[in-house]
Amino acid sequence: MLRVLNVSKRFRGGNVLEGINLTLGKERLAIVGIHNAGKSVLLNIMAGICKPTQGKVITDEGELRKTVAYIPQVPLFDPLLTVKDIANYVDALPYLDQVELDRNKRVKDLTLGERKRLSLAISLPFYPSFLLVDEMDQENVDFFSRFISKFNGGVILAHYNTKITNLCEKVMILSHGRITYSGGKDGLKYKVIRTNQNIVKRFPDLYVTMAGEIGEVWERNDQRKVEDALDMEGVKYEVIQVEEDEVFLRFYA
Ligand SMILES: Nc1ncnc2c1ncn2[C@@H]1O[C@H](COP(=O)(O)OP(=O)(O)OP(=O)(O)O)[C@@H](O)[C@H]1O
Repeated sequence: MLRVLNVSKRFRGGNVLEGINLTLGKERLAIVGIHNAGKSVLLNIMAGICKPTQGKVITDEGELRKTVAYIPQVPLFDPLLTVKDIANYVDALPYLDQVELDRNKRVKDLTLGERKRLSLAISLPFYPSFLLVDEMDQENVDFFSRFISKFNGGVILAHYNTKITNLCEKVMILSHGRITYSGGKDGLKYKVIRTNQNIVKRFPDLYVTMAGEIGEVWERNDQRKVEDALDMEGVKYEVIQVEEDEVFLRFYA
């Protein structure tokens, strides 16, 4: 288990993380948040690279930096070294095929996705129990989805939108350094029920908009309060599925 206990982080500019609690077992967690939400700072703290101002990160598996493989948003290596040179420092040569890298390429000729895979390769000799990937770039989606399906540990994938949630069982949304959503993917699946009735006052606990005569209510897919109520009264309506990203941006970002 990797546990983040009441972690806050303050820089000169102010608080960037506020009272974060999370527990990661052998599961896959998507951390979603727009630009500057605090994803990188949180992953840095979880990897033991940066100290929290308050709270702590603990693991049953030993020292943080040895049990967590952290793939930064932009891994930095000496541009003139080759993949083989870098892998050699930590006896990672046997892992280069696994991360699908050409050992003779120089860092300066690697794409960002390849640099991330090199960063992964040099963590593998330490048999990490947790893998934290900061920003799932498009180039690596297929690679990481194959890799994590075989990885016997906990995984966090961070991204600025909800595209990565289909690779994970759990989702956490960060907004201005606070957790605004934590749970399964189903909690982000919504529909809009559209009708030509004035329904603003009918569903005070739900998100309702009126545009002229057209009323729209947002309701989670696994609930049917609105449809049941309208059915009872014989009110006509249509149901429109909402993209997960729209739900994220409207309610949690
Ligand atoms: N070393 C630092 N000193 C001061 N402020 C920092 C430092 N590192 C990060 N921040 C601030 O913390 C906030 C969160 O940054 P962070 O990089 O964690 O966001 P993010 O969610 O990863 O965003 P992005 O998707 O753009 O990478 C930002 O306002 C950033 O400017």
